[in-house]
Amino acid sequence: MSSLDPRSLIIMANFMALVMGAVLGFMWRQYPRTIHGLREWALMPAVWIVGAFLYLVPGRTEVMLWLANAGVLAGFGLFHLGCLYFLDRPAPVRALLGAFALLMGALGWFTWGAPSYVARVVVVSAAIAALHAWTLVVLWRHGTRRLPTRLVQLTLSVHLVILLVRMQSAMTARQIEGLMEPSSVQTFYIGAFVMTVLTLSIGALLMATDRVRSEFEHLAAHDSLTEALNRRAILALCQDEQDRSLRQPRPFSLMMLDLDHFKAINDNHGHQHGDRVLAHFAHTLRGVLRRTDRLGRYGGEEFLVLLPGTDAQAATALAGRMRAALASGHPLDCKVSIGVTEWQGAADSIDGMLARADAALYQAKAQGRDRTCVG
Ligand SMILES: Nc1nc2c(ncn2[C@@H]2O[C@H](COP(=O)(O)OP(=O)(O)OP(=O)(O)O)[C@@H](O)[C@H]2O)c(=O)[nH]1
Repeated sequence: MSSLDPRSLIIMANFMALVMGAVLGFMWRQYPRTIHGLREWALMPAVWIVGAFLYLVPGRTEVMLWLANAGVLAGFGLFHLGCLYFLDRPAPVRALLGAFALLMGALGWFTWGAPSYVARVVVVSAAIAALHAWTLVVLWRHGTRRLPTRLVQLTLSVHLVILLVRMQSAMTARQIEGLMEPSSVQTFYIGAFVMTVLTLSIGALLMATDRVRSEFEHLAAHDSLTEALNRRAILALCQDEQDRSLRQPRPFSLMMLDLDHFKAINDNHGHQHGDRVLAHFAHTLRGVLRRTDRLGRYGGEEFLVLLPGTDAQAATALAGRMRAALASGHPLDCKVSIGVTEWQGAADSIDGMLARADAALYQAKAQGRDRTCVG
């Protein structure tokens, strides 16, 4: 480690950070506008690079050093802002800018007013540590529990500890080393910073990619009007449930629902009102269903509900609760007919269940609607 020259380390890392910034910038231009924070994440390596360049310039002045610190602080500030935007959290930009101005004032004071290298190290390290801690809290509360977020959390945590150690050692060390001295301790701190910058850029890229993937998965599996699963997705889940029940026998039921006289709702109040009724219908059903139950839109105003671990009797009781929820007095409430069927064991199939649920639904319609029949 001691033979590694800090300058070479910074140059190497900056080159990689530049590439990451370019990729993030490309993603900002190309990715769906629903993914926020990419612009700030793309800018952050660029700002760090300007800071690092100012450190490296031969014969750098104190002003350049002061600006270099500004670059480092602004880079971490941009990363933090990017995380807030990405997670759709309110971003206190003014407060951050105010804190940044105060920090730069303090660094100016410890450069020209009462010059102190230790004080500058403490100010910069404490500011970055505070930002890291804040970002960690935000990610913990609002981020996913998936690998990209974990990578960023791990990076921030490790760097936070290193910063605290750096502050502690700067305050207690008798002999102060300049940042660019090629001692093993300084090389370690610079290496940690460089690795943090790189890993955070990679983490940002992975978080954005992960978000795009889950948004596309959601789009591919859901109906945009009602947010219910689409036909293909609900049928695939039905098949999965049957496969599971074949391995570990347990009951499951299907429910076919069809809104009553929906054509009249459209004809009397307009198609848009009809759409709102459908969205309210799906929303109301979700409020009644368990977390493991699945609601899907089977066709126009026909819905399918998969009820794992539920026999026909419990499904019929649930159908009653659904119809009650849809008669709460809300202006978009509607009446619904329901056909219920339970899995009959190994000889049964999803197609067979759908046919029975459909026949039961037909029976409910034939008997006067607004009721449940079991098939
Ligand atoms: N607004 C809206 N209407 C839809 C949508 N999908 C299907 N529909 C309408 O739903 C209506 C279904 O009408 P029908 O099949 O005659 O059924 P119904 O009027 O509900 O009569 P019953 O089912 O016998 O009670 C049609 O007018 C379709 O145009 C949609 O996404 N939005």
